[in-house]
Amino acid sequence: MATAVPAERDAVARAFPGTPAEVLLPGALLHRSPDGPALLAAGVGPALAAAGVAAALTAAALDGAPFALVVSAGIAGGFAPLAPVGSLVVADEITAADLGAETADGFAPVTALGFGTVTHRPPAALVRRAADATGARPGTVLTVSTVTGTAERAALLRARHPRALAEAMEGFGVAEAAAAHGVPVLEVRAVSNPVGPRDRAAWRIGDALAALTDAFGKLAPVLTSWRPDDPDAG
Ligand SMILES: O=C(O)c1cccc(C(=O)CC[C@H]2O[C@@H](n3cnc4c(=O)[nH]cnc43)[C@H](O)[C@@H]2O)c1
Repeated sequence: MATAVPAERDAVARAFPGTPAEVLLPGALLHRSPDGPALLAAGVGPALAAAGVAAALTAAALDGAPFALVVSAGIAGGFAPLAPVGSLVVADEITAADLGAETADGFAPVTALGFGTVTHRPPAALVRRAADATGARPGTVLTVSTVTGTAERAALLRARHPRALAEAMEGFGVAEAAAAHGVPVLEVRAVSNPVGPRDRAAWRIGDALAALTDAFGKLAPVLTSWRPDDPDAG
């Protein structure tokens, strides 16, 4: 489970019993709950997220105990009206919104330039189960390197990504690392602020962290019972 900052990691950890133990790996500090997941606060942004998750996945694989699933979790900006502050979203698409090139005809994603990918899709059945268990709304979660701060940018992102519910800064990095290891990914976000004009006073980080704890309490049985080879895992 990867978050950006320790406050998000600890909010997730509160959903699991027991005190997590610290495990220091080359390139990643994991918090391992006794019967819960391994938690990593990898830092803000897709690069740190990818680096930390890749380090944790590599260490687990070399140890002969590979992870079966990687979850990107944390707070996010929500696009009105479908993802209000305090609500939960689960990504059925994890999309890098600003990975590409500006051209005379507008933004071109890296895929249009002949490189890589801009979208990862978590297993549909797992998204469904996560949404059913938590009440999270399923949809696209964008990964951005720059937090949106104007109504114009918010409108442009929504025009480019009509299914976008939220934006955050790590999901695509987590998903790239997971994909490199052939491990499925999930992204769950609690909305702390609206995507739009910058207004730090409107951020509800405490409420979003509490929603994250509540969500992971409900998600725990879904995550522990989920197997990639389930007939319904799709
Ligand atoms: O003061 C600002 O406007 C500002 C600029 C850059 C970063 C921040 C953060 O607080 C870090 C964002 C952190 O939380 C996630 N997050 C939460 N809301 C949003 C959002 O509206 N857009 C993008 N990311 C968001 C993100 O995943 C980071 O980990 C504040």
